[in-house]
Amino acid sequence: MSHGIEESKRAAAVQAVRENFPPDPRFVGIGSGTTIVYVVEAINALEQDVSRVCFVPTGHQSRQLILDAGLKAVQFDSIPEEAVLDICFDGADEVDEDLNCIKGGGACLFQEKLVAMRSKKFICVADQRKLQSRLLTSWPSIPIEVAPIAARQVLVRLRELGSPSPHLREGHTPNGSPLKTDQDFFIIDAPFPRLLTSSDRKSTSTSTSTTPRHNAGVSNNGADNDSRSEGRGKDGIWEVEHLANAIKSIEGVLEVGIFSGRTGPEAFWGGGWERDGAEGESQGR
Ligand SMILES: O=C[C@H](O)[C@H](O)[C@H](O)COP(=O)(O)O
Repeated sequence: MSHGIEESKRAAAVQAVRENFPPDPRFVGIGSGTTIVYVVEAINALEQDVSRVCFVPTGHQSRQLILDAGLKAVQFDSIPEEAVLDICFDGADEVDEDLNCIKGGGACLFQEKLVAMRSKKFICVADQRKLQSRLLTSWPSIPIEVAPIAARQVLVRLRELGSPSPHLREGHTPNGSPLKTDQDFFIIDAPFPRLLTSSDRKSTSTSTSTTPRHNAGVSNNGADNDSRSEGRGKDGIWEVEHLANAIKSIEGVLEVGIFSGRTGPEAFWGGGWERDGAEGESQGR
């Protein structure tokens, strides 16, 4: 990893924390990965007493990070029933122009989504390499957490959805067994063609143009201007949320590494969150 990229991660983290860390939060979610390390560093550098703040980890690495920084870690399942997190910081593998994210490159996604969905605000901290107009532009596949016993049937279903070569992520152990998550589940990485955004969907259903907005990089095979398909997998072309829902509904899937749509208490209890964002971060997703 080059020095420049690490500096970009640190700069994004410092900006995200400086601009978003609440004055007196009760619960703060801490994601996983390499960028989040700089977020915790930036929180510790704040001129603010954080000794009473409860930091909610999203996995083993995240919990160690919180504890090593001398902060107070509180497990997700010990948060009072009525409480929501004030904010959650996390990284991403890729972010699109609608601020949808791919996550799970480091095999953490289930707990990350639990924590994000329970947070009033989700701040995604990402360096410039991660931002693309569409998901699956630079990052090759969607990480999916699956029950080991169902992995083979999930692979079959993913091929039916149009993934050309879904595969179990290897654990890099001498016996070649698959990688295990914090839940003792497997990760399947499923490549798909570049995903449409919700705005592509709107424009295809209101227009007969054959040119997708910002050139989605998908072939003009009829799916783009067929308002009936709307990114529902016809000819392998998917829109972000349709694909996330289709994968999530496969028996044996615990969670999908697509973070899209609503989050926060309104999402949790059935309302809606507006999206907002700034360079280097996305919020309110
Ligand atoms: O599984 C890992 C998490 O979803 C990470 O937040 C994501 O992979 C981004 O990690 P990094 O900050 O290391 O690029």
